[in-house]
Amino acid sequence: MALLEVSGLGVDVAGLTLLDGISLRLDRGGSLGVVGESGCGKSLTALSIMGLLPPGLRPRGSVRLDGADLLDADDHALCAVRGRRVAMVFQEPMTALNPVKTIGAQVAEGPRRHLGLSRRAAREHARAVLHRVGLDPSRVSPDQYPHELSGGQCQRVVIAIAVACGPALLIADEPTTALDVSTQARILDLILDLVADEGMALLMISHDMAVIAETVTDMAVMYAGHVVEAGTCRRVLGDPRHPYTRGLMDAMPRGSGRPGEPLAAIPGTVPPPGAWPAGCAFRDRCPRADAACAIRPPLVADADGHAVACHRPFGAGERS
Ligand SMILES: Nc1ncnc2c1ncn2[C@@H]1O[C@H](COP(=O)(O)OP(=O)(O)OP(=O)(O)O)[C@@H](O)[C@H]1O
Repeated sequence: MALLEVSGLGVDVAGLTLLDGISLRLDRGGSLGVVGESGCGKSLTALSIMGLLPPGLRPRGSVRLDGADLLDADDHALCAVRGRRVAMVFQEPMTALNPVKTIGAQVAEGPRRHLGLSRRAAREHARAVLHRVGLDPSRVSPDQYPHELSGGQCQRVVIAIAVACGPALLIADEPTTALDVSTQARILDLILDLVADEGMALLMISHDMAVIAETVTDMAVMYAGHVVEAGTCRRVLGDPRHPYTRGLMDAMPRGSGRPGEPLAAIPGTVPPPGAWPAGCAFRDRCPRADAACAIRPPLVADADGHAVACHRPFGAGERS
């Protein structure tokens, strides 16, 4: 049985569809990336899995963790899973942390609640976890407040809170977007280290293909609330079939580019929910679109599990 099995996940609000037909699978100790431009629905996918959708947003389909459907679960059952079996690292460390509680107290909360530790044992555990995420107690005290720490240190605290109870699944939603470039690589290394050491599964969400390529083995490309291509990173990045995936890859900065040379940006922007064109939602921006694209293409997988939703996909090895 998969650790996480998302099937036909959709999210609606006031008659508007924000996500539709999202299916993802992640095995114990495995890693999966979700990539796409801003507004494609990556965060809503993560929030649906965590049971943390904002009020008014209604999920449908199923999200199974260890076989149990989280979309059916009541608040009590969800609270028992969140933090204990699945935990999330958010984009903005400063807003994810409570400004009026010490960092030690914030890391100790989960172990008190989920592991039944005494106040003192939870404090000791928090100290050890903070050390583990690179906050040496001789330099950063558990008694400090978030505003006394740098952005990178705050993100380490957020990671400490997430891993404090040894979850089976760690969801990282753009964990480095708010950080400066030199800190970004160190935070990604820390996440990969923890995931390997603790045997956690990793769901990495990013708009950045390079982050996905460096951190996970499998990936799903999202566009306008749908998965448009999925498979192993080796297949998807080595032989991208969907014109959107190609566009994202062509837009990646390359070391070999000449200074001043413009990147090949995808023309236009992701249409907001309610303004998706009928048929393939990417067709207004797609260089290969034709009349067939007025009908929504299904996501079809080959024998290797490389799945593409496109009527005019690139052939194997075909150049853009
Ligand atoms: N509470 C809400 N009510 C209505 N629409 C929403 C709500 N939350 C998100 N959306 C819309 O759903 C779409 C997907 O949002 P989501 O935050 O999942 O995108 P994303 O791919 O994670 O982008 P980003 O990287 O910018 O966070 C967006 O168009 C967004 O405006």
